[in-house]
Amino acid sequence: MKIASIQLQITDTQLASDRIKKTDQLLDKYAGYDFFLLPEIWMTGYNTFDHYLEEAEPLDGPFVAHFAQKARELNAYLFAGSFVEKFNDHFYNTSILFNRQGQLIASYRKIHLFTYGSEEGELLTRGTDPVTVDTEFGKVGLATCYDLRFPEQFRKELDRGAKMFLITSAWPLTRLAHWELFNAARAVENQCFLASCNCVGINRGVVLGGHSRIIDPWGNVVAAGDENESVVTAEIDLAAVDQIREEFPQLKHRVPIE
Ligand SMILES: NC(=O)CCC(=O)C(=O)O
Repeated sequence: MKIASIQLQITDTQLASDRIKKTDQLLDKYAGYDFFLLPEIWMTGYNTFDHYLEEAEPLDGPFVAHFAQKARELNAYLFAGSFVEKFNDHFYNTSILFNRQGQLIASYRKIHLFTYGSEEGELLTRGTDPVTVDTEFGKVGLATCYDLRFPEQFRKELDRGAKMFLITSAWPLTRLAHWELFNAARAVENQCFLASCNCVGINRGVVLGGHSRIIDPWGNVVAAGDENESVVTAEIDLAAVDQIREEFPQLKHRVPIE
Protein backbone atom coordinates (compact mmCIF):
# COMPACT_ATOMS: atom_id res chain seq x y z
CA MET A 1 0.00 0.00 0.00
CA LYS A 2 1.38 3.39 -0.97
CA ILE A 3 0.20 5.85 1.65
CA ALA A 4 0.50 9.64 1.80
CA SER A 5 -0.27 11.88 4.75
CA ILE A 6 -0.89 15.44 3.58
CA GLN A 7 0.49 17.65 6.34
CA LEU A 8 -1.25 20.91 5.46
CA GLN A 9 -0.20 24.35 6.59
CA ILE A 10 -3.03 26.30 8.22
CA THR A 11 -2.84 30.09 8.59
CA ASP A 12 -5.44 32.61 9.73
CA THR A 13 -5.55 34.47 6.42
CA GLN A 14 -6.43 31.52 4.16
CA LEU A 15 -9.95 31.16 2.81
CA ALA A 16 -11.60 27.73 3.09
CA SER A 17 -11.85 27.66 -0.72
CA ASP A 18 -8.09 28.22 -1.06
CA ARG A 19 -7.39 25.46 1.45
CA ILE A 20 -9.49 23.07 -0.60
CA LYS A 21 -7.79 24.15 -3.83
CA LYS A 22 -4.34 23.61 -2.36
CA THR A 23 -5.36 20.24 -0.92
CA ASP A 24 -6.69 19.11 -4.30
CA GLN A 25 -3.40 20.10 -5.93
CA LEU A 26 -1.37 18.16 -3.36
CA LEU A 27 -3.60 15.12 -3.76
CA ASP A 28 -3.28 15.27 -7.55
CA LYS A 29 0.50 15.43 -7.25
CA TYR A 30 0.44 12.03 -5.54
CA ALA A 31 -2.01 10.35 -7.92
CA GLY A 32 -1.19 6.64 -8.03
CA TYR A 33 -1.03 6.35 -4.24
CA ASP A 34 -3.55 3.97 -2.61
CA PHE A 35 -4.37 5.77 0.63
CA PHE A 36 -4.42 9.46 1.63
CA LEU A 37 -4.86 11.22 4.97
CA LEU A 38 -5.77 14.83 5.78
CA PRO A 39 -5.73 16.69 9.15
CA GLU A 40 -8.41 17.63 11.71
CA ILE A 41 -10.98 20.39 10.94
CA TRP A 42 -8.52 21.72 8.38
CA MET A 43 -11.09 23.46 6.15
CA THR A 44 -12.22 25.77 8.98
CA GLY A 45 -8.97 25.68 11.00
CA TYR A 46 -9.17 23.70 14.25
CA ASN A 47 -8.66 26.77 16.48
CA THR A 48 -11.03 29.01 14.50
CA PHE A 49 -13.85 28.27 16.95
CA ASP A 50 -15.88 31.39 16.08
CA HIS A 51 -16.46 29.92 12.59
CA TYR A 52 -17.45 26.42 13.68
CA LEU A 53 -21.19 26.78 13.69
CA GLU A 54 -21.49 28.94 10.57
CA GLU A 55 -19.23 26.61 8.53
CA ALA A 56 -20.80 23.37 9.78
CA GLU A 57 -22.28 21.08 7.13
CA PRO A 58 -24.33 17.90 7.11
CA LEU A 59 -22.81 14.60 6.01
CA ASP A 60 -24.53 15.01 2.66
CA GLY A 61 -23.13 18.55 2.23
CA PRO A 62 -20.58 19.96 -0.24
CA PHE A 63 -17.42 19.08 1.76
CA VAL A 64 -18.23 15.37 1.78
CA ALA A 65 -19.44 15.44 -1.84
CA HIS A 66 -16.24 17.15 -2.99
CA PHE A 67 -13.93 14.55 -1.43
CA ALA A 68 -16.09 11.65 -2.53
CA GLN A 69 -15.50 12.86 -6.08
CA LYS A 70 -11.78 13.34 -5.38
CA ALA A 71 -11.40 9.78 -4.05
CA ARG A 72 -13.14 8.52 -7.20
CA GLU A 73 -10.87 10.59 -9.46
CA LEU A 74 -7.76 9.36 -7.65
CA ASN A 75 -9.07 5.81 -7.47
CA ALA A 76 -7.78 5.78 -3.89
CA TYR A 77 -8.91 5.49 -0.29
CA LEU A 78 -9.17 8.99 1.14
CA PHE A 79 -9.35 9.70 4.85
CA ALA A 80 -10.32 13.35 4.35
CA GLY A 81 -9.69 14.31 7.97
CA SER A 82 -12.51 15.91 9.91
CA PHE A 83 -14.98 18.77 9.54
CA VAL A 84 -17.69 20.32 11.71
CA GLU A 85 -20.76 18.21 11.05
CA LYS A 86 -24.25 19.57 11.70
CA PHE A 87 -26.86 16.96 12.49
CA ASN A 88 -30.26 18.05 13.84
CA ASP A 89 -29.33 20.67 16.41
CA HIS A 90 -25.96 19.13 17.24
CA PHE A 91 -22.45 19.71 15.97
CA TYR A 92 -19.69 17.09 15.82
CA ASN A 93 -16.01 16.82 14.93
CA THR A 94 -16.53 14.16 12.25
CA SER A 95 -13.89 12.40 10.20
CA ILE A 96 -14.70 10.67 6.93
CA LEU A 97 -13.21 7.81 4.93
CA PHE A 98 -13.96 7.10 1.26
CA ASN A 99 -13.08 4.04 -0.77
CA ARG A 100 -11.69 4.03 -4.31
CA GLN A 101 -15.18 4.35 -5.75
CA GLY A 102 -15.82 7.48 -3.69
CA GLN A 103 -18.27 5.77 -1.35
CA LEU A 104 -18.30 7.05 2.21
CA ILE A 105 -17.37 3.82 4.00
CA ALA A 106 -16.94 5.29 7.49
CA SER A 107 -17.63 8.43 9.48
CA TYR A 108 -16.42 8.88 13.03
CA ARG A 109 -17.55 11.52 15.54
CA LYS A 110 -14.66 12.44 17.87
CA ILE A 111 -15.28 10.87 21.27
CA HIS A 112 -12.76 12.72 23.44
CA LEU A 113 -13.41 16.41 22.85
CA PHE A 114 -10.55 18.69 23.84
CA THR A 115 -11.32 21.22 26.57
CA TYR A 116 -7.87 22.38 27.69
CA GLY A 117 -7.70 25.95 26.31
CA SER A 118 -10.12 24.84 23.59
CA GLU A 119 -13.78 25.65 22.97
CA GLU A 120 -14.36 22.33 21.24
CA GLY A 121 -16.03 20.77 24.28
CA GLU A 122 -18.53 23.64 24.62
CA LEU A 123 -19.45 23.91 20.95
CA LEU A 124 -19.60 20.28 19.96
CA THR A 125 -21.33 17.11 21.05
CA ARG A 126 -19.08 14.14 21.63
CA GLY A 127 -19.40 10.94 19.65
CA THR A 128 -20.12 7.70 21.42
CA ASP A 129 -18.91 4.91 19.13
CA PRO A 130 -15.38 3.88 18.13
CA VAL A 131 -15.28 3.12 14.39
CA THR A 132 -13.53 0.37 12.45
CA VAL A 133 -14.09 -0.50 8.81
CA ASP A 134 -12.89 -3.05 6.25
CA THR A 135 -10.69 -1.97 3.38
CA GLU A 136 -9.04 -4.09 0.69
CA PHE A 137 -5.85 -3.94 2.79
CA GLY A 138 -7.40 -4.98 6.11
CA LYS A 139 -9.51 -3.41 8.82
CA VAL A 140 -8.68 0.15 9.91
CA GLY A 141 -9.72 2.03 13.06
CA LEU A 142 -10.32 5.78 13.13
CA ALA A 143 -9.38 8.31 15.80
CA THR A 144 -9.02 12.06 16.17
CA CYS A 145 -6.20 13.91 17.92
CA TYR A 146 -6.98 14.00 21.68
CA ASP A 147 -8.32 10.42 21.39
CA LEU A 148 -4.65 9.39 21.19
CA ARG A 149 -4.42 9.85 24.96
CA PHE A 150 -7.09 7.23 25.61
CA PRO A 151 -5.68 3.74 24.94
CA GLU A 152 -9.00 2.00 25.69
CA GLN A 153 -10.48 3.37 22.47
CA PHE A 154 -7.67 1.77 20.45
CA ARG A 155 -8.03 -1.52 22.36
CA LYS A 156 -11.68 -1.58 21.40
CA GLU A 157 -10.72 -1.03 17.76
CA LEU A 158 -8.08 -3.75 18.02
CA ASP A 159 -10.67 -6.14 19.45
CA ARG A 160 -12.85 -5.38 16.44
CA GLY A 161 -10.01 -6.45 14.16
CA ALA A 162 -8.09 -3.26 13.35
CA LYS A 163 -4.68 -3.69 11.73
CA MET A 164 -4.02 0.00 11.18
CA PHE A 165 -5.09 3.17 12.98
CA LEU A 166 -5.76 6.37 11.03
CA ILE A 167 -5.39 9.54 13.09
CA THR A 168 -6.45 13.02 12.02
CA SER A 169 -5.03 15.84 14.15
CA ALA A 170 -4.44 19.48 14.96
CA TRP A 171 -1.91 18.86 17.73
CA PRO A 172 0.17 21.81 18.92
CA LEU A 173 3.97 22.00 18.88
CA THR A 174 4.13 22.65 22.63
CA ARG A 175 3.19 19.02 23.29
CA LEU A 176 5.18 17.45 20.48
CA ALA A 177 6.88 15.02 22.88
CA HIS A 178 3.45 13.64 23.88
CA TRP A 179 2.41 13.38 20.23
CA GLU A 180 5.45 11.31 19.32
CA LEU A 181 5.05 9.14 22.42
CA PHE A 182 1.33 8.39 21.94
CA ASN A 183 1.67 7.72 18.21
CA ALA A 184 4.31 5.10 18.93
CA ALA A 185 2.60 3.68 22.01
CA ARG A 186 -0.77 3.10 20.30
CA ALA A 187 1.01 1.25 17.45
CA VAL A 188 3.28 -0.90 19.65
CA GLU A 189 0.81 -1.83 22.39
CA ASN A 190 -1.73 -2.98 19.79
CA GLN A 191 0.78 -4.32 17.25
CA CYS A 192 -0.86 -2.25 14.54
CA PHE A 193 0.31 0.15 11.86
CA LEU A 194 -0.52 3.76 12.65
CA ALA A 195 -0.72 6.61 10.16
CA SER A 196 -1.31 10.12 11.45
CA CYS A 197 -1.88 13.46 9.81
CA ASN A 198 -1.24 16.65 11.76
CA CYS A 199 -1.27 20.24 10.48
CA VAL A 200 1.47 22.86 10.62
CA GLY A 201 1.34 26.66 10.71
CA ILE A 202 -0.09 29.12 13.22
CA ASN A 203 -3.84 29.10 13.75
CA ARG A 204 -5.20 31.75 16.16
CA GLY A 205 -1.87 31.96 17.98
CA VAL A 206 -1.49 28.19 18.33
CA VAL A 207 1.61 26.77 16.64
CA LEU A 208 0.63 23.43 15.14
CA GLY A 209 3.18 20.68 15.53
CA GLY A 210 3.30 18.67 12.27
CA HIS A 211 5.46 15.54 12.61
CA SER A 212 2.81 13.36 11.00
CA ARG A 213 3.93 9.76 11.12
CA ILE A 214 3.64 6.33 9.65
CA ILE A 215 4.64 3.74 12.23
CA ASP A 216 4.88 -0.02 11.85
CA PRO A 217 3.59 -2.57 14.43
CA TRP A 218 7.09 -2.89 15.90
CA GLY A 219 7.18 0.85 16.60
CA ASN A 220 9.58 1.78 13.81
CA VAL A 221 8.85 5.20 12.37
CA VAL A 222 8.67 4.36 8.67
CA ALA A 223 8.17 8.01 7.66
CA ALA A 224 7.71 11.32 9.48
CA GLY A 225 7.22 14.97 8.69
CA ASP A 226 8.81 18.00 10.32
CA GLU A 227 7.30 21.40 11.10
CA ASN A 228 6.78 22.43 7.46
CA GLU A 229 3.97 21.74 5.03
CA SER A 230 4.85 18.44 3.38
CA VAL A 231 3.54 15.10 2.24
CA VAL A 232 4.72 12.16 4.34
CA THR A 233 4.84 8.99 2.23
CA ALA A 234 5.59 5.32 2.71
CA GLU A 235 5.01 1.93 1.17
CA ILE A 236 3.73 -0.53 3.75
CA ASP A 237 2.31 -4.03 3.82
CA LEU A 238 -0.33 -4.81 6.44
CA ALA A 239 0.73 -8.48 6.29
CA ALA A 240 3.50 -7.39 8.70
CA VAL A 241 0.83 -7.14 11.41
CA ASP A 242 0.08 -10.89 11.38
CA GLN A 243 3.77 -11.71 11.12
CA ILE A 244 4.76 -9.61 14.13
CA ARG A 245 1.77 -10.81 16.18
CA GLU A 246 2.85 -14.39 15.49
CA GLU A 247 6.54 -13.84 16.21
CA PHE A 248 5.95 -11.82 19.39
CA PRO A 249 2.47 -12.88 20.60
CA GLN A 250 1.96 -10.24 23.29
CA LEU A 251 -1.71 -9.85 22.43
CA LYS A 252 -2.32 -13.49 23.32
CA HIS A 253 -0.93 -12.80 26.80
CA ARG A 254 -3.59 -10.30 27.79
CA VAL A 255 -5.13 -10.99 31.17
CA PRO A 256 -8.66 -9.65 31.74
CA ILE A 257 -8.45 -7.00 34.42
CA GLU A 258 -11.74 -6.06 36.08
N1 LIG B 1 -7.19 18.86 18.65
C1 LIG B 1 -6.95 18.21 19.77
O1 LIG B 1 -7.67 17.29 20.14
C2 LIG B 1 -5.75 18.67 20.54
C3 LIG B 1 -5.23 17.62 21.50
C4 LIG B 1 -4.03 18.11 22.26
O2 LIG B 1 -3.53 19.20 22.02
C5 LIG B 1 -3.45 17.26 23.30
O3 LIG B 1 -3.97 16.18 23.58
O4 LIG B 1 -2.42 17.67 23.88
